[in-house]
Amino acid sequence: MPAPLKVALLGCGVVGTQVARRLLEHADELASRVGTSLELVGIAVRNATAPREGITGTPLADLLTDDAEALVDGADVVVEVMGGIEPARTLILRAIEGGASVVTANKALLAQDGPTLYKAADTAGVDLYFEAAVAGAIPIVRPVRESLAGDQVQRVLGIVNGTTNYVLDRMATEGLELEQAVKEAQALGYAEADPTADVEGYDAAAKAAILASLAFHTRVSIDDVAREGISAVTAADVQWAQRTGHTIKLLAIAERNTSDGVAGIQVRVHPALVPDAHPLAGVRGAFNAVFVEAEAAGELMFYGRGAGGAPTASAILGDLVSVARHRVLGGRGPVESSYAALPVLPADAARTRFQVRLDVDDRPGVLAQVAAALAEHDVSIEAVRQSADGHSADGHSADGHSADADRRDPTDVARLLLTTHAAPERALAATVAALTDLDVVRDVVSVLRVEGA
Ligand SMILES: NC(=O)C1=CN([C@@H]2O[C@H](COP(=O)(O)OP(=O)(O)OC[C@H]3O[C@@H](n4cnc5c(N)ncnc54)[C@H](OP(=O)(O)O)[C@@H]3O)[C@@H](O)[C@H]2O)C=CC1
Ligand SMILES: N[C@@H](CC=O)C(=O)O
Repeated sequence: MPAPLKVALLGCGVVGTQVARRLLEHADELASRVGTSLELVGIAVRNATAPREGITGTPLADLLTDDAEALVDGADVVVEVMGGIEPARTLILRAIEGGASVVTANKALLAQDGPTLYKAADTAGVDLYFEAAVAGAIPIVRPVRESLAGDQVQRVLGIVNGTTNYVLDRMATEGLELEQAVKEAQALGYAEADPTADVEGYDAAAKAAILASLAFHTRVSIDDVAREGISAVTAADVQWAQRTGHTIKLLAIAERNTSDGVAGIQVRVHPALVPDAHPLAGVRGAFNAVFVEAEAAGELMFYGRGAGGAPTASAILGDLVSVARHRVLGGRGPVESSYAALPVLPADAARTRFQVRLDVDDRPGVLAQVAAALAEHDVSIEAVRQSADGHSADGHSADGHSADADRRDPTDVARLLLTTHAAPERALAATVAALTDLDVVRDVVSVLRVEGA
């Protein structure tokens, strides 16, 4: 058997702990799959003396160090699960320049500075693998990067953030407030170190950028992704969605499109109403699902656990076995395209259907004024629902306000629920502004995109 491969682990948090434990517990099986043993030579953390669940009292505790640079030097493979931009970026580049292959789960870094890392790995002739960076345990990077490399991907549509899917699910099924559900997601190890990255859509935007780069063989950074998180989604939005046969999901969408005659791609992340009959509506808890539409393959769907220590460790260990095999047997994994073939187009040209909830004066002619305001921006109405006083048939306020509070002004308010035909994103923004200016409109309560119909 060839000499053991020295594996350096950077980070021992939610994910790193699971990677370390599995390297220890399944050492013999992993060795037989790779063709040599994987020797974990150290685990870099910020505080090497702090007690750690699952580590303290095991042989792994002796491997903890706060000297990440020394650990990287001399390693054959570096597994980076510390997260953040620095020092992860410097340590990965140091590892690559020293001839080590790298496995990382760091979507934030890849989405910000992936090309620098890809180029360094290419120049050094080593592997850079990152299956865990998108959708946790789900094999999606490899299928898009390798299996579909001969096809023309048209669209990628998915739920790629476990935390927000868990939060929206808990809001819909248990009536939890957003903040409470986020705390649960943190306790379960789904959320990023700063959960704002999840809630505000940055994590999903990073994954969308990585997927779009791979699917369309171009360069997409997180700054190219139009992003809106779920912090503005209210319990009332969730209830209204349910009443109209929808589920609210945070979606990542990357698609080929044309804007002003220029062919390119659009990449966006936003909450959307998904019809209950659509498979994405049934994706519960911290699960993720990604639809890929390709010219020859047609529709493909990938589904599984998108977050959490053990599922993410599965993807990392799969990558580790692959890069280790290359070191034993020779060969290398795929190298990313070094050119930008397709430009990223402005996302405000994307066409989407919208559902708009409005509080309006409850008198004749109002709907005509609203329709005229929409028509001025070439937006047409597909469907209208109306309820008087902003209350549902059961007498409760649509927004969960007490009926008594709303009765202070009971006589002349109606709630309109409009669904538009597909319209350019930029037209909708202008339309909402026009609606807000109408005297008969009391409030534009919410605007949500409708996807997957
Ligand atoms: N959690 C999940 O479900 C998933 C996470 N990921 C990604 O995996 C990575 C790790 O996530 P997760 O395990 O949740 O993060 P945690 O915050 O739980 O763990 C981070 C670990 O890295 C160590 N660390 C952080 N900064 C430094 C530093 N400057 N020097 C040395 N050690 C450092 C921490 O040390 P210490 O313990 O001493 O603080 C800790 O052990 C991130 O990139 C994340 O985006 C990807 C998919 C899913
Ligand atoms: N915070 C992320 C973790 C996995 O990438 C998520 O919730 O999906």
